[in-house]
Amino acid sequence: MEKIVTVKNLSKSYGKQLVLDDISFEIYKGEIVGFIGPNGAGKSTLMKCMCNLINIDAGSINICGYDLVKDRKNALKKQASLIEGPGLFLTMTGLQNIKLFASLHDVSKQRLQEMIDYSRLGKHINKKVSAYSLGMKQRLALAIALLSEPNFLMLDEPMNGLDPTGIFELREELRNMVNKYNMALLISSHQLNEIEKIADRIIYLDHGKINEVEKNSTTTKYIIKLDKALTNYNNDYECMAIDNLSYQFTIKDEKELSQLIQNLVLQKLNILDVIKIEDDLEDEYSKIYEVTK
Ligand SMILES: Nc1ncnc2c1ncn2[C@@H]1O[C@H](COP(=O)(O)OP(=O)(O)OP(=O)(O)O)[C@@H](O)[C@H]1O
Repeated sequence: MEKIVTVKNLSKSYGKQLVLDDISFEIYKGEIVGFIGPNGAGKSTLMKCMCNLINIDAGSINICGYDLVKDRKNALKKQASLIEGPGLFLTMTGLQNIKLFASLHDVSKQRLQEMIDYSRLGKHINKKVSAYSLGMKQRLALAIALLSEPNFLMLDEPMNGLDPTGIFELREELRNMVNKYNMALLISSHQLNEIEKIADRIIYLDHGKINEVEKNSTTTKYIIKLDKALTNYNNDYECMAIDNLSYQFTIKDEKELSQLIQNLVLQKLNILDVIKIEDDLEDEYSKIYEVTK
């Protein structure tokens, strides 16, 4: 996989407060990386360092082969970010906003039209942004961020304030965007379940250090209720008896679950119930931050 972002031994302090402590990670093309941490963990600070809004104290940040400090102009050309809200001019129309940013980035007419279409604002593009819903503002801001065809996009808590429909639409939007433009996305959020649904990989920021979890490596637990006790079990899956008719299995994927069910049916056992236990991100989060749910 092609590397888009390399952060190496990055440190940042505000006065005596060390916020980022020798952090290193990489992000690859086509990847959505979720970025999670409690309030004050340093998520915004890291994102601000990565778009050069604030200076770093030590280490390096490389975007598409360009060092953000030594080759700032080229590194910034390869990325876009939405940090601390959509950042739109409310008294201007959507069209005036997108045209203004297009002129600042020297964007072609064709790309401008492509992004106006991408915003799916239709006739609302001629209305003042102050009249937009938060979802519409997000779509416009996203279209503006994509004007310069970035390889890497950073979104700081984009789900904030959106209702469940808005969150669902944004999630679909972002997934389609990453696939269509083959880019890399770093997205921070407090909405753990939403991050879990969209991210390929999760980075936790904990006391200035990074803690990574490979989402794909997690297994799922199922409780299967049978009409008779399980006597002949072949040890292919981790299994724990809950009572003499219910068993908890740890399963890698749906294929393995289907094999297990076939196996049980072959043993002439009737399956009365299959209950999936969501081993969700909140459990991981609780373990890492030692918070009580
Ligand atoms: N400009 C600043 N000057 C001094 N301290 C700052 C500054 N910006 C942030 N901090 C401190 O750095 C720490 C990390 O803040 P940051 O905003 O990066 O955290 P965060 O993870 O984004 O938090 P939240 O989830 O609440 O947005 C906090 O203790 C904060 O008070």
